[in-house]
Amino acid sequence: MAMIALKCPDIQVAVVDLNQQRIDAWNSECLPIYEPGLYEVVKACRGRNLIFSTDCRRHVAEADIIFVSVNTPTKMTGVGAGKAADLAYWEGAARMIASVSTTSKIIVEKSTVPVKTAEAIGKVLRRNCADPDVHFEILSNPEFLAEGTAVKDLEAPDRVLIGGRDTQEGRAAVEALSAVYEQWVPRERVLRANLWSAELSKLTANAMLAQRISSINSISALCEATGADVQQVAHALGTDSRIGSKFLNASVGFGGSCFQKDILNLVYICESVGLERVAQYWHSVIQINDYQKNRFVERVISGMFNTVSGKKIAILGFAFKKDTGDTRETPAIDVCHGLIADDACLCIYDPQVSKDQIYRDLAAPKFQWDLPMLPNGAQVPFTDSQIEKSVSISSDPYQASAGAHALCVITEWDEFADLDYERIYASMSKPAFIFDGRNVLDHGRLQSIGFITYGLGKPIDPFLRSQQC
Ligand SMILES: NC(=O)c1ccc[n+]([C@@H]2O[C@H](COP(=O)([O-])OP(=O)(O)OC[C@H]3O[C@@H](n4cnc5c(N)ncnc54)[C@H](O)[C@@H]3O)[C@@H](O)[C@H]2O)c1
Ligand SMILES: O=c1ccn([C@@H]2O[C@H](COP(=O)(O)OP(=O)(O)O[C@H]3O[C@H](CO)[C@@H](O)[C@H](O)[C@H]3O)[C@@H](O)[C@H]2O)c(=O)[nH]1
Repeated sequence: MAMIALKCPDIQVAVVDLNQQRIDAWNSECLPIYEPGLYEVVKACRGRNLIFSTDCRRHVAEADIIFVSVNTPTKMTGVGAGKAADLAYWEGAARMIASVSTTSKIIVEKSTVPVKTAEAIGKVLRRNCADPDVHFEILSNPEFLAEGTAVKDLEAPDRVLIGGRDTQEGRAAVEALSAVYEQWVPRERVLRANLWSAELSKLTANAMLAQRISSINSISALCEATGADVQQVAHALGTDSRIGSKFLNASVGFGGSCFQKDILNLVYICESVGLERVAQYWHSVIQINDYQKNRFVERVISGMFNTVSGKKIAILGFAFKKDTGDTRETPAIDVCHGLIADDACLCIYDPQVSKDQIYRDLAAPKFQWDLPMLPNGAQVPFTDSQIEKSVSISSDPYQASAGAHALCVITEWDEFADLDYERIYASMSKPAFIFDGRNVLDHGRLQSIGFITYGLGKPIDPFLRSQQC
């Protein structure tokens, strides 16, 4: 919405949320999320044609176009728990919109929603609006930005997708929304589709991106078993223009608020329409992701003589990717749980994640359907006191590493490649291990310093090979 305000000075944008704390932060110097370049965009428009408010009813009543961007998390209880999208926030928003509307409006699905949501929302809107002359035209306009690169992605999107009904009102609404984007996005990049195709494209785009990561991660295990190098394999694959080079970085696992949630949603939809085999296919993308996180933990434990009990391990990075402070579904949570279950003492450093957030994430209850298989069969969640006993947080990577037996790189923050590893090595217990869950460090240089190194999908260090159980 800030980008729309920046690019379309003639449009008045009101961002409304029920959460007072978040709105206060959007109105302050300290935005509620860390996103490179976003503060500059907000600052350029705030108070001009961009406002942040909790007065939802007033601004919704006044609006011509409403982008509904509320959360659509995985349902936690009841029918479809653990897979289906929870549309309670969406329904709540739709009921409120209907109750305050006295003029016709275009309702834009910006949240990621199951296919056919527009139909359900249309019914809620129509049945709850007292004025029969008010018309709601629903469009699907899924968001494809990635966190950490949001401003760049919004400024020059690969495409903007707009789904609408093939009726006179539907086509007019699509054109009205397209006109907003065309103020900065070339017209040929604004794709038009029917509502169901647009809704399904979003879920499928995320599923296919995640599938690429699980594919390369599965191959990383095979590389370790055969002496191949996953980065060389990914490079060879990526130079085939049909495959392309993006999203082929082997990692400790994908995280973030979208991939797992959206694939589970896709799986649920497939099951609901009786496509069990298709559901199983997509579910395997998540299963490989869990396997990869688990495999990483097993490598750490087996490499360190089959136990990390009482050993200090520095965790470098907690966010789900670099350039964000977001920790939703970060692989760091499962890796830390796996190491805590083996009685390790963790010291965590992340440049953007607060101490409170890390403790909250590690102590948060997990749902049965979201429990990774811990190598030692340990049960999560852990109690607050277990977490506090096993985990400390540091604001300095050198302090986090001092006295540690091992470093685990979980997030690919640029600064980790530039640390003074001679200094770190000198401060660590020996043998000093580095487990690089992102393959961002120069392993040859680290080995020449004296480290025992492990990179996902890289040829196994002879020292570690001899430790395998
Ligand atoms: N985070 C991303 O990068 C991203 C990218 C593409 C799509 N999406 C999709 O966008 C949606 C939102 O994601 P998010 O990460 O911003 O979620 P979020 O949980 O961070 O934010 C959702 C906000 O909606 C507010 N809200 C809920 N119900 C409301 C109501 N009735 N009226 C007003 N405000 C209400 C909540 O208070 C919250 O602040 C999801 O469907 C997600 O899948 C997210
Ligand atoms: O080669 C890769 C690329 C990514 N990742 C991991 O995959 C996760 C997701 O990364 P990314 O997709 O860059 O970030 P998100 O913000 O989760 O963005 C995804 O989810 C959004 C929400 O739906 C969509 O809008 C975006 O298009 C989609 O990329 C992160 O843990 C990354 O570290 C890898 O492990 N290897």
